Amino acid sequence: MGTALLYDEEMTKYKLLWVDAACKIEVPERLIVSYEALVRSGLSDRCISIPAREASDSEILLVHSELYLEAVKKTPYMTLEDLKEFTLQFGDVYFHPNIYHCAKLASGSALQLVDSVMTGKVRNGIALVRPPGHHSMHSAANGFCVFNNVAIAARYAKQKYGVKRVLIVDWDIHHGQGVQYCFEDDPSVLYFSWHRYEHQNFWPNLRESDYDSVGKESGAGFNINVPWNNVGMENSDYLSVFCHVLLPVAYEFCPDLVLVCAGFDSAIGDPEGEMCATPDIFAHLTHLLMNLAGGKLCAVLEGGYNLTSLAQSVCQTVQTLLGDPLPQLANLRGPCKSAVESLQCARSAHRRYWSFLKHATDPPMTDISTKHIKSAMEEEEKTEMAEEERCTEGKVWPEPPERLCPPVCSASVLPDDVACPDGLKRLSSSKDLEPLLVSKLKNRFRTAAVDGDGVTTFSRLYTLIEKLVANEIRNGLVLVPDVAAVMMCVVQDLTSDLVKRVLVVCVGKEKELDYVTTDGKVLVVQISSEDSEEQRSKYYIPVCLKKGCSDTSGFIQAVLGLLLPLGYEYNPDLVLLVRMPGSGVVDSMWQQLIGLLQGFAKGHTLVLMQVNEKACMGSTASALLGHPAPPLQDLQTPFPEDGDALERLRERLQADWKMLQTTS
Ligand SMILES: CC(O)(O)NCCCCN
Ligand SMILES: [Zn+2]
Repeated sequence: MGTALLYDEEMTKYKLLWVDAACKIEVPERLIVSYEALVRSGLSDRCISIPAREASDSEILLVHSELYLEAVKKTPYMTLEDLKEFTLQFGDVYFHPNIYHCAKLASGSALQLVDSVMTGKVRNGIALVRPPGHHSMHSAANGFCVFNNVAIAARYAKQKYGVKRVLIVDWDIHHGQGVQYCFEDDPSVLYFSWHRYEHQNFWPNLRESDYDSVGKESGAGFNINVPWNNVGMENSDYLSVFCHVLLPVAYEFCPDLVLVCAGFDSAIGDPEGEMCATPDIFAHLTHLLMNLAGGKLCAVLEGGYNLTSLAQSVCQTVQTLLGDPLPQLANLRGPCKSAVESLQCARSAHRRYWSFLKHATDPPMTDISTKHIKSAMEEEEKTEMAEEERCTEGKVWPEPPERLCPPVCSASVLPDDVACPDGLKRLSSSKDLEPLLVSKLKNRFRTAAVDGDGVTTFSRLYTLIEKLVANEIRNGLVLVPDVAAVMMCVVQDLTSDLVKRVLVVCVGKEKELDYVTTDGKVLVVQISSEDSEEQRSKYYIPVCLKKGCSDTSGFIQAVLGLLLPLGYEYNPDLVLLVRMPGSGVVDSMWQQLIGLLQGFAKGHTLVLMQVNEKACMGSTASALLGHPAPPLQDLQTPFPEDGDALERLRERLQADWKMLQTTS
């Protein structure tokens, strides 16, 4: 299934008709440069173009009052003076004779997108719209917004398709208070927003934008605010909040549909955000949401005022929606102090509502409101961030790297008597191994592993790895008689001269891995049921689950809160995912893991499985081919021992691995 793209140039046909410093950045060119970038890059041709339509009155009334709608209906007939007068009653927004028409098209586009996804016409999609929506309220326009496009889409999805749970992720740099007000008492809509806040000193300067607004009545716990109290936030800060706040809750919430308030003013260069995250971060934010709700994801444009970073960010988002390989993110050095403070406050405010946050620790202060921390914090941060470092318009950043699709998506190396799963390309050709390598293999394994057949297997495996590294193949599936033996061989002999860093994710444990690196060429994360006697090195991290890998709750908690942050910080060039026999990992969890690991090493994942587990080759192949993983149904509360152990492991490792930091 494909990716929908909604765009109609009619929505470029309104603009600010008078002088207003707050509104002058919201220009038609925002939409034009975004769409043109998609055309120029060839991405628009790869999408399924869906026509925009006007939202009907009844659809608009799902969120707004009749009074407000009737008033807005009159604006097309107003004189310039009337429009100015009408605008005065609202904040930081302007009206134009054609904005009502465009606002209906913007909301209608979001609804068209929901229809396309919910009917299975497409897997996911994006609507390039203006005016944006997330600030508009029941009876008020605000912050360049007239109708709340995403809030209307959420209500519409519930009403028309019986969607039970909607996750709204708002990565725009402003707080979508309109969305918060709409759903704050509604447990069927989980609203997550991060936003520039600066202890309430940034627009819209609302007390209720702080992290302690968790929702009301039955909606308590279903509103998550992460305030940024400093500018200059980077990729590390955004990914930390996804891994340690949003994703654990999103997986526990288990939405049927994901809507994204896709504002790109959170990108570097934007005059509103003054942040430093690069456009390719949106490739990863999109990717991290794509395994939820069976991949049903609708992104709707909100803000974004630097035309260069906006266009690049839109392209990064669309490319990920299309399933292209992700760019590697380099130098993730962990969240800054202020970000850790914010994520810790958000986690602790929600600890009582989400079992996946149960082990969150309180921030140092008794009163967790960030305002009281401000003095000490700001002194600290001011030194950390001298004025000139602040990210402003003058900031420059590299063009996002090309994300080339390898000619072959998934290849397999299988015993001759095992059928190749659909969609995978069987690798039979292989160049003979260097004699030196063969002798090394023989020396290493006197077992059957390197008899005639073994050498063929290894040479095919070597060829596969070469092709992964050369980006001729994206990922691979290998079935062998002895997984542990082959894993050692891959790590020690077959990759050493081909890649700089290998992330080995070992699911289950047949025996202790007798391979420990200290030079950092290999990072091993082993998730199993047995505790390993001790922590051997920074590069061998055993995660023990009380009930083993069959405990999906504990497993996903370890993946989101430990494996993902580690992987981002380590930034491997190859991921070796090893499924030890008898691991007991649940199929949907296995597919989720494969999906999430695609975020690393440009998707170069090599899955190693035992021949006797060939029954799960189908689901493995499906995940490797990029099909969305099935949702993890009714996750139980993770075992307290596991939650505690994970927290302790993070505390112990965070000195070495900054991305694990969740406590200040
Ligand atoms: C859509 C939006 O969140 O980018 N609007 C920002 C309005 C800022 C007014 N000072
Ligand atoms: Zn914004």
